[in-house]
Amino acid sequence: MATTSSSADHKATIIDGKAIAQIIRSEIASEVQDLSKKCGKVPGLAVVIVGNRKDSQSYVSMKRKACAEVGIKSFDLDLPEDVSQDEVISKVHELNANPEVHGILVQLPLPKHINEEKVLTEISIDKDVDGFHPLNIGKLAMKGRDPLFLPCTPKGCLELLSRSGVSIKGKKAVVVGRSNIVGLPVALLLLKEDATVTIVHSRTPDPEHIIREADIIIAAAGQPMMIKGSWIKPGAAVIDVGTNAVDDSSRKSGYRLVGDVDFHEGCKVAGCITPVPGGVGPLTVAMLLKNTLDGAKRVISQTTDDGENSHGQYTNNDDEEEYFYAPGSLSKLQPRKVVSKARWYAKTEMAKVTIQKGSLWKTAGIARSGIVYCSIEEVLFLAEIGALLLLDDCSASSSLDDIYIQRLQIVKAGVGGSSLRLKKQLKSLGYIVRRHGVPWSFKGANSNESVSGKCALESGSVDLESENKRSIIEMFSGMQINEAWGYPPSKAEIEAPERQCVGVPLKFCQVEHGRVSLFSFDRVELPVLP
Ligand SMILES: Nc1nc2c(c(=O)[nH]1)N[C@@H](CN(C=O)c1ccc(C(=O)N[C@@H](CCC(=O)O)C(=O)O)cc1)CN2
Repeated sequence: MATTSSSADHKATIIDGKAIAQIIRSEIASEVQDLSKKCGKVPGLAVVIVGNRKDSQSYVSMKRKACAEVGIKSFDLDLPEDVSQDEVISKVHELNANPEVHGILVQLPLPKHINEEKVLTEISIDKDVDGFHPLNIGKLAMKGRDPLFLPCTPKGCLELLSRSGVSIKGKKAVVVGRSNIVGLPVALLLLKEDATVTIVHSRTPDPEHIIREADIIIAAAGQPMMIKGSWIKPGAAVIDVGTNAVDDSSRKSGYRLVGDVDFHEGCKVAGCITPVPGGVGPLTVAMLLKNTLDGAKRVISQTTDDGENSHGQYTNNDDEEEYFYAPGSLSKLQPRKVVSKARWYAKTEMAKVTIQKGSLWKTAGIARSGIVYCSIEEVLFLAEIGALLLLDDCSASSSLDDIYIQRLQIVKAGVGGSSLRLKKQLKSLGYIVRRHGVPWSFKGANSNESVSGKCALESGSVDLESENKRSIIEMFSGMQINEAWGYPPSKAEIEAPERQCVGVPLKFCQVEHGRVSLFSFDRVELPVLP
């Protein structure tokens, strides 16, 4: 996705926004197709334009074309330049009420006689795919709050950084410009990602000096080629949001587009840099499609989850809990009266519990910002005993086989190289992540008791390296703990300790992500995997 300039002077990696956006668009297209196949629903985006601004018309037509390409249904509303503010607002209300519309965007800028803030505030926050509603921006500005949607261009800037391997945490980021559409939200977003953020604007003295300190520069000032090569710290990541038309008599159109950064000079100094055109612009459109798809998925799952209210809050009913655990038949789903529900959350490779029933949640899962997440192992265990339903995008419950397949995919992905991603995700969930592949063992605790394995990750709340190691062994003193298997264990690997146990119920102890899961079996019946 990134090409390095071949000339000796041009060292920066050029971030190809067009190619990255195309990948994202094809990912979205296949998700839209899946959604339509599984749920018979198609995401819908209303694209509203007021007046005849040439640039706005061109952006709107790009958005409508992109919708068609990925299978999103676009609802086109072209209003005349002299339309009244009330009329625009009443159209927005109609779109808010239309269940086929999952996202509404009003192209900006609006004509002078229309108050932008008043119109944007009327868009339902559930459909605010531009992320400009004051509530969404407010949440973006607050610690520990997550907006329903992020503004498209800022989200695109971060997507470009992450897909180019640029980490943000702890970096010095300078945002040039403080607009509501880009400068301000991108600064907030970088702050959420733990950068140290400075905003440089038209009244900042000596901007050059501040910009030169930055590891990451987001240029969104709307000033053609304002940032010179000498303003850039060698190796910095430069994301140029500017799209400025400058006269160019050599072009048929009479103009060409340039960014806020002098690209030619920037290439000589920066570590990586986006071009204009072909950098951030295509990501703006791709993120709009992504927001629309996410909005549609959210609505579809909310309307099909029974028991879950429209805000995705949880119900808990301890009194009704009934155990239908039938020893000896663990591989079969055990019906229970009280079943919790969860959804797979690909971002963290964990299931997000949407309905908690019973007291099992006092010990199961991990809570982060009031939401309980379960590892695939816990999902599998709870699904096996009939205490949890894992729902897919259409709220259909996944079969045990599906969950096993999901687990295998995760295991494979971990081995195949996405472990770094997993590590990052676990870190974001609050785990303390240790070095990979460092085995730990309890040599000498008891000749019969040795635990070893590839415990690479450690939970913040369970310090497996200290006295807890010993106490786990002591707690299960009657238990024989064997070498950990690779995942998943084969039938033969389970049968060996099973034979050794001669009638004593077998305990399967799994150490993963620094969490110890203990499963007790009378008899092991491995399900036949497809
Ligand atoms: N309601 C909104 N209005 C506006 C937004 C927005 O996100 N929501 N952003 C900008 C304009 N914009 C999208 O609307 C936008 C700008 C640029 C591009 C883009 O792809 N640019 C291309 C060059 C295109 C050309 O040649 O003219 C590029 O940079 O490669 C897409 C969308 C203001 N209004």
